[in-house]
Amino acid sequence: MKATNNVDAQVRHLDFDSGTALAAALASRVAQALAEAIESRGQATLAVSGGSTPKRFFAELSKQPISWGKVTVTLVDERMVGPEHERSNHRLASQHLLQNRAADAGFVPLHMKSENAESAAANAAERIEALALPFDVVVLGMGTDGHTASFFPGGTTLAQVTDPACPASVMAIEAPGADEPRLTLTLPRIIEAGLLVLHIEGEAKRAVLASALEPGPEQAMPVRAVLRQAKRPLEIYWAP
Ligand SMILES: O=C(O)[C@H](O)[C@@H](O)[C@H](O)[C@H](O)COP(=O)(O)O
Repeated sequence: MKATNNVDAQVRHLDFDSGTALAAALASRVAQALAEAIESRGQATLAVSGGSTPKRFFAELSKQPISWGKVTVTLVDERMVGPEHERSNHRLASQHLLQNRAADAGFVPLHMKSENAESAAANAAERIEALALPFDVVVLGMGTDGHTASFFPGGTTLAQVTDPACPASVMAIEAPGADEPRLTLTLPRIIEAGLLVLHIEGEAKRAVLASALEPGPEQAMPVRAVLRQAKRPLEIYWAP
């Protein structure tokens, strides 16, 4: 495993030779942070993202020997579909993370059937705010359009969800061309995490990250809101 480690003002880059090496290192790093939280507070909270990138990491994390019964897992964002739907992040987490030793973890869904998107967001916010905040660990992904969480360029509530003073913990957002509306943690809940990680893989996303680290409008590349407002160095895990 090769990990280069340079720390800019707000980001710490950790590059690996392979997705396999990255998954092992990130699983160990997250497990360490959760174990430290359990040691100091008797419990730990973890919010993870969906997509295809995290699957190997989830599998490695699920095997980590920590007191999973004291960990509560939730989602950074969720499509407004049922937990059995193929696009559900709840389903993704159940299939790839809440297995093996991590099967003992508690899980708080972000989306539960509600009258409309706004009530779904309000109900989700209540569940999130009932957890021991701030999150001990938040793991983000990124799309090649520069979105993270469900902070999509052109999203209906993008200005609100990326506002560092956003009063809500969870909001609904509709992205142009998306199959369904989404629920997303808002920026404050993300940047206050004890350990904040951005996990990306591939040359295309490496180039998008480089562009996002340049000066430019946040709304065009919403991941910039996290890069610029993170309260402690954001750990960026990358593999080819
Ligand atoms: O629900 C989601 O899809 C994620 O929360 C989203 O923000 C994801 O992290 C990126 O879209 C990257 O997805 P890939 O890993 O599939 O490229």
